Amino acid sequence: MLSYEDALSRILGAAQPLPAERTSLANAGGRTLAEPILAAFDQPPFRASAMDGYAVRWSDLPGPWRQIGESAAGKPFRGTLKAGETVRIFTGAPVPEAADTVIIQEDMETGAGGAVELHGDGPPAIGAHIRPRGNDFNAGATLLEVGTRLTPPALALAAAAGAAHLATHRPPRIAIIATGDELVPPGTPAGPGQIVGSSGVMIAEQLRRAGATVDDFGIVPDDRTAIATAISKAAGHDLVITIGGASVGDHDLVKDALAAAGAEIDFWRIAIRPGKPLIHGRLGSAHFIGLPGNPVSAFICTRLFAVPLVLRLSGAEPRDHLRTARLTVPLPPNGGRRDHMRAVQSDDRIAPLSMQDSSQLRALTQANALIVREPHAHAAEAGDTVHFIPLDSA
Ligand SMILES: Nc1nc2c(c(=O)[nH]1)N[C@H]1C(S)=C(S)[C@@H](COP(=O)(O)OP(=O)(O)OC[C@H]3O[C@@H](n4cnc5c(N)ncnc54)[C@H](O)[C@@H]3O)O[C@H]1N2
Ligand code: MOO
Repeated sequence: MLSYEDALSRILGAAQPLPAERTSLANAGGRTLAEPILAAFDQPPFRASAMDGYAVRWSDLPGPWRQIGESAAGKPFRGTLKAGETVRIFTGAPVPEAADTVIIQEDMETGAGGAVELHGDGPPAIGAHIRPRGNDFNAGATLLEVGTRLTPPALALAAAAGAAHLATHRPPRIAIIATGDELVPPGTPAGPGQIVGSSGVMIAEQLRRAGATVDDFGIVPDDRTAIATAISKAAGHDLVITIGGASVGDHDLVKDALAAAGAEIDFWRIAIRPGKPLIHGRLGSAHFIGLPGNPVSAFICTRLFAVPLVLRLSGAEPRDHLRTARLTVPLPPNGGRRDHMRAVQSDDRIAPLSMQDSSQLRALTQANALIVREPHAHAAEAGDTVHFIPLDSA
């Protein structure tokens, strides 16, 4: 059976970032940059006050001063300070020429004759409360590199730098097809032998969080022709995902349906637990991933393989950093499959949950980490260091 590493490199090996397109800032969130963002100007574009107070010349301390005007954000004072003069200034306003220090208003009082006088400690140093021009960035600086995922702060930085339309990779469009005679949609009463098809919403949300747009193709019965028809209909997507029907039972028909739909199967079954019956293939230009039916297996295969594929197609470089923590309990030797145990991690401690069956969604919900055990790992003692994958952003 294929190892985790070989399976991942075969899935990613065939994948290229989707073409770039220009998008407004409002639509660019979560996308990945296809061109860098360079600053069109200095930020701030002028020396700006960081506080409400008075702009003065350091050499005039300790005052008093004569107020000659006001500088507010968006309404700068146009003149220059001469000896003994001050300008009332507000946060974000340009600092007038010749002023080199701002004294906060709490430290100033207007005296009887209208003179502004220092009360309190005064400014700590020359330049106090002034943000130099270019304090955040200078014109021409590369602020965001190609391959950067546009988080909320990255969007604000691009906007601040003067970019209104950004070159980003088109997000992958994904079709999800659930298979199984036993499945009913959420909210529908289940008949005898039926259960609610719960995995579709989970997989869709995992993929959306990775940057994809998702079309839910609903539930298809365990019928080769019906599954093949659904797969063919979905083939215009960048990635087609099925859930269930991936194993060896008489009603596990996804591989046959794939062949009937004209797809090429790249691999079937890999040495991981849970998730062994994973299928990977190509359907014309579409990628195909057949997830195992057990919900935890489907979740973990999505996290390990579909999310990195979505990142690659989106133009971002997928990287799964394993982290380390110390076991709270001993673990037996591992078998031949890379194991992914649902666990709770806190600081440098990690505790596997007692429920490790691949149908147990409750345990999956309680877990914030997957302990990764390599094939044939030796038994581990409490206190031993193990690798884990955090699940916070999965
Ligand atoms: N003789 C063998 N039996 C099984 C093997 C094996 O190697 N030999 N592998 C087991 C493993 S491992 C897994 S994982 C499962 C996966 O099988 P399938 O991909 O064929 O999944 P199904 O049989 O269709 O379903 C399994 C289980 O999951 C439920 N299910 C399916 N879809 C959904 C959904 N959308 N939402 C919620 N639950 C779903 C389904 O009702 C079944 O209970 O096979 C083992 N068997
Ligand atoms: O691998 Mo199955 O995915 O053990 O439950």
